[in-house]
Amino acid sequence: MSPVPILLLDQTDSTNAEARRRAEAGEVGPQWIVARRQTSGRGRRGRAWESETGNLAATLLMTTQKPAAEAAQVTFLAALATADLLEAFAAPGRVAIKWPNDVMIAGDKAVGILIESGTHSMGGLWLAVGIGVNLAHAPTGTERPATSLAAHLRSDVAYPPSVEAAAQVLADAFAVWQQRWETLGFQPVLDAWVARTQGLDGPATARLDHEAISGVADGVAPDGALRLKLADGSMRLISAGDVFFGEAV
Ligand SMILES: O=C(O)CCCC[C@@H]1SC[C@@H]2NC(=O)N[C@@H]21
Repeated sequence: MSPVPILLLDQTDSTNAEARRRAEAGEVGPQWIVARRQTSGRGRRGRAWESETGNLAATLLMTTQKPAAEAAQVTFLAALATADLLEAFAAPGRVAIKWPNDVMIAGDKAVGILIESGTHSMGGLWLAVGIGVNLAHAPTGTERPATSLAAHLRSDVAYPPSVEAAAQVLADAFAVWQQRWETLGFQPVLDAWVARTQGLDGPATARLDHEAISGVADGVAPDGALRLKLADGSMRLISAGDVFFGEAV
């Protein structure tokens, strides 16, 4: 596979919005869109995503012929690739994934992933795989504690990587996971993701659109949905929403 080009913008509203505009104008990618600054970065569930200068805001625009449910598996590739990026610079043992696609350092959120998609005019789906990494700064005043890579560097690393360097490491890592996914299918990707994910076997609360349900996490289904065992013994499969592990909220 030839390397996916990386477009570095000084500023945009949101790299995901930029990817969407390009897809709707007929671009098929693959293309990484990276911005040094986002003026309207967006997060999941309609939240804003703050990306200070020095942090990475990147979106991979790609198209696929896979059905939507399968295409959504890119979220696992994104989490794994971002964990690889952080592990290349962070003190050992601190990086972990939190279902479904947050990447944490020492238990605090350091990465946000937002996948957007639509029908492409040329057929298939376009996907905007948006990844924000707190390389240099962590936002304050967030609902849950956030951290940055800069606060957890390996002892032999003085500074977090530049936006350019981090984007390249991320793009390379994503390409490796994507290649495995395309050639071997989802199971090896899911296995690797489970091995690096915390909280899949303890108390958890899922906050969905209209309800919050608490139970005990019991691993994931073959499609990556979280299995949540409720007090009455029934099992709920959670495929989207905020999940808080280790506590009832
Ligand atoms: O809420 C989350 O955790 C997801 C945050 C995703 C932020 C990234 S930054 C790059 C891309 N562009 C955006 O506007 N959002 C995503």
